[in-house]
Amino acid sequence: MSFPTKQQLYAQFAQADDAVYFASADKQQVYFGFGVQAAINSGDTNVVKTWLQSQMQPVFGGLPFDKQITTASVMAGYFVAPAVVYEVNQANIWGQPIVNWPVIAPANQATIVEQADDTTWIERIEQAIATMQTDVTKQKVVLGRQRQLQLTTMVNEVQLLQDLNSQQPNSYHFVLKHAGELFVSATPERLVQVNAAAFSTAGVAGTIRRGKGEVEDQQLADKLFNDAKNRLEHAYVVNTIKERLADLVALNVPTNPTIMKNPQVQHLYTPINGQLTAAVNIIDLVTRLHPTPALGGKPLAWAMATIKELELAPRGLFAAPIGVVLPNGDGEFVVGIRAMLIKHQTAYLFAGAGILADSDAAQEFTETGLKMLPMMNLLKG
Ligand SMILES: C=C(O[C@@H]1C=C(C(=O)O)C=C[C@H]1O)C(=O)O
Repeated sequence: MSFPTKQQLYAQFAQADDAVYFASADKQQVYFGFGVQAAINSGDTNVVKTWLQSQMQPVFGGLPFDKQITTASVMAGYFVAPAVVYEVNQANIWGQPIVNWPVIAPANQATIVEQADDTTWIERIEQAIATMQTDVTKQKVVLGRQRQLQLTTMVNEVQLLQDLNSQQPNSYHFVLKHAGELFVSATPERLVQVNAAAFSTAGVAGTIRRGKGEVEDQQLADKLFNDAKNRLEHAYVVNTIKERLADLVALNVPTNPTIMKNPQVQHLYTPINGQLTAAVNIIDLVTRLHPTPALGGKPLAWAMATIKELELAPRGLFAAPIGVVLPNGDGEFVVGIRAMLIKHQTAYLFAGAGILADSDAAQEFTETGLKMLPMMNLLKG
């Protein structure tokens, strides 16, 4: 039996009620899953961990950012063991292979008819800045905003998967479809990868826009690299990762960050890897790391309370651990940023920015706008 083409996989994704697509940033790991062999709708880490241990094939999904959402939604935490999984590069198939692949007639691309932004975001960010200016123990909080879009029709998922690959080639891709909801992320940020005893994570924090040409792009990268505020917010992430893993992992941490470039923004980036010194489950590592100060803040309890107080709606899978767990316990989780949730003809886009005492709220607003562009561009076609 021949392995399906990308077009067949995309068409099956569009046709299926339950489907998942996960690709690593380097596209060495690319999975498509269809149907449901088993699934769990839970945001409880222990429940999910036990459930995962009984699965015999790759499992995909996410734990929510926090426990605010309790209604039945993928945003409350959802994992699926698909009825069939196709691992594209290795041509592996788990489960019952599909015999009749759909051929989907080209459909119209949905267009955006209405857009509602969070108009009081800057005011609320200024409250957090004022708190940090008066209390130096409050160091960083990542605050998110949402944008709601009305579309003319349902999204064309074949087009969406194609565009995700052509427009965001260097990001991780995660697309999860269940019960009429579609969660999409083109994230640059790994939370944890486990491959036998080898362990990798990354600090991704500190952002500047891309330049209009090579010269300006390099000037902006240099500016980011030398900017005290961005270096500090980055250091909080790297140092917290080191602290949280100190007893588990022999870590290799570069002294200085490098620059990671995505089509819309560039980030300070510190890849961190090492060897696990104790036998630990990938979910335990997720629990230790999530949320790093790249998505939460410092100190953590204050940041989580501030996020809950100042953001208008719960995050769900936005900024949350999403990924794949393999039957041997290896796997990879990334953080669900550069993301959106689509329900029928409504799309909810999410973006956040690290706020420090010396942040400029208007500049952070602009930054979150840039971070919404990957999803905006998918919807614009
Ligand atoms: C929160 C987001 O991104 C995070 C915040 C960053 C920053 O403030 O510099 C950079 C990368 C991410 O860790 C997002 O994209 O929504």
